[in-house]
Amino acid sequence: MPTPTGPTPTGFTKPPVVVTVTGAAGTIGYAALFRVAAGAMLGRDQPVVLRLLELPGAISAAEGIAMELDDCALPQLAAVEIFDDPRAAFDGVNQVLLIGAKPRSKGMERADLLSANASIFATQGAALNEVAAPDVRVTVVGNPANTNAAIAARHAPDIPRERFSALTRLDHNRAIAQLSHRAGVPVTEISGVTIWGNHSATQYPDIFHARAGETTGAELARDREWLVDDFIPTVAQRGSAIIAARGASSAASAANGTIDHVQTWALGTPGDSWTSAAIVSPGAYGVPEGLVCSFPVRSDGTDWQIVEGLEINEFSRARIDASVAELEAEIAAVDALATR
Ligand SMILES: NC(=O)C1=CN([C@@H]2O[C@H](COP(=O)(O)OP(=O)(O)OC[C@H]3O[C@@H](n4cnc5c(N)ncnc54)[C@H](O)[C@@H]3O)[C@@H](O)[C@H]2O)C=CC1
Ligand SMILES: O=C([O-])CC(=O)C(=O)O
Repeated sequence: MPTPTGPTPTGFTKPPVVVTVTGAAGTIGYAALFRVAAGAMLGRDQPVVLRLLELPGAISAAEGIAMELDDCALPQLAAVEIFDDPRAAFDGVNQVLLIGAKPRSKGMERADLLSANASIFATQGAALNEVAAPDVRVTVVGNPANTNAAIAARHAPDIPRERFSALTRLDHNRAIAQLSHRAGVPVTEISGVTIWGNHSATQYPDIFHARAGETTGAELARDREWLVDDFIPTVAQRGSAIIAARGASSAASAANGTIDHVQTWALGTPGDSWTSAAIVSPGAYGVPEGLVCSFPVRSDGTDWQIVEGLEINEFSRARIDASVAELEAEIAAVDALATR
């Protein structure tokens, strides 16, 4: 049963967007909800109804968060509702953040979470298929994010698969930050970075089309020792470094990446810049059709479009292929789980 915190106020200039956040009482959920409610994701003039989906044991924590949201007196927060049933939480939903899942701990790879988390995304995909709004958009954050998005999309055959995407914006932001340090220019002067492949240690942060102020990424990439031994592993293994340092997986930066991802999807990419998101491959850049793979993308405010025509050199091709091979292995593992 939903637990509204109070009647929905009237008088908004736009109809509210219904946003459901799963794992709302978890660390990423807690870091994301207040910013979503304050308009960082969909705009400061866009009213939102927030639906918090949690496991029964975390409903009390979700109720505490709802009280805190209330206490912010945010002008565009139309209502907060709490659920432990996905079908009810997704009824008529426009934007879904699928965050709720088990995080990895020290020594695990994200793929180790596959069997623990696959059933969550199967159940939630099926529930979305039944009750979500016709314009629903689904962002998968829970790991392994690419394959969980593929699972959710497979269980929602009536929702166009382009409506499912998985988060690699955190990796994209990490790559921008590292490049900014290397080139000594502000992050606002970095463009043309791409994360290819899986949100895992095999991901390939590609700078061959990037710019860092007056310097091109191709020039920076001439220092192969830095590229291979420093930049790529620092970005690709940042999640592990944070777990080692913090004793828990990235939360505030993951929430920030999630908000950036949905903001770009829903409001569009500014200018001719691009970002990275994991979307269902239409067969672009040699990535087999149907895999949820990270690509260079833009959004027109409705759908993602893959940036076409980038030249892929031999160095990049080998790394993209390696990450794609891992995605294929994850899907094969899901198929094996389903037949057990
Ligand atoms: N794609 C990305 O860039 C990133 C993904 N992650 C992943 O995000 C996920 C969540 O991370 P945290 O918030 O740190 O974990 P957490 O353990 O703090 O919170 C997870 C929450 O999900 C809830 N939950 C579990 N199963 C659920 C279900 N079936 N329905 C609704 N809620 C459910 C739990 O009760 C818990 O409150 C993890 O899988 C983590 O690995 C984390 C960082 C970055
Ligand atoms: O590394 C993890 O398990 C959490 C995560 O996905 C990230 O920080 O990129």
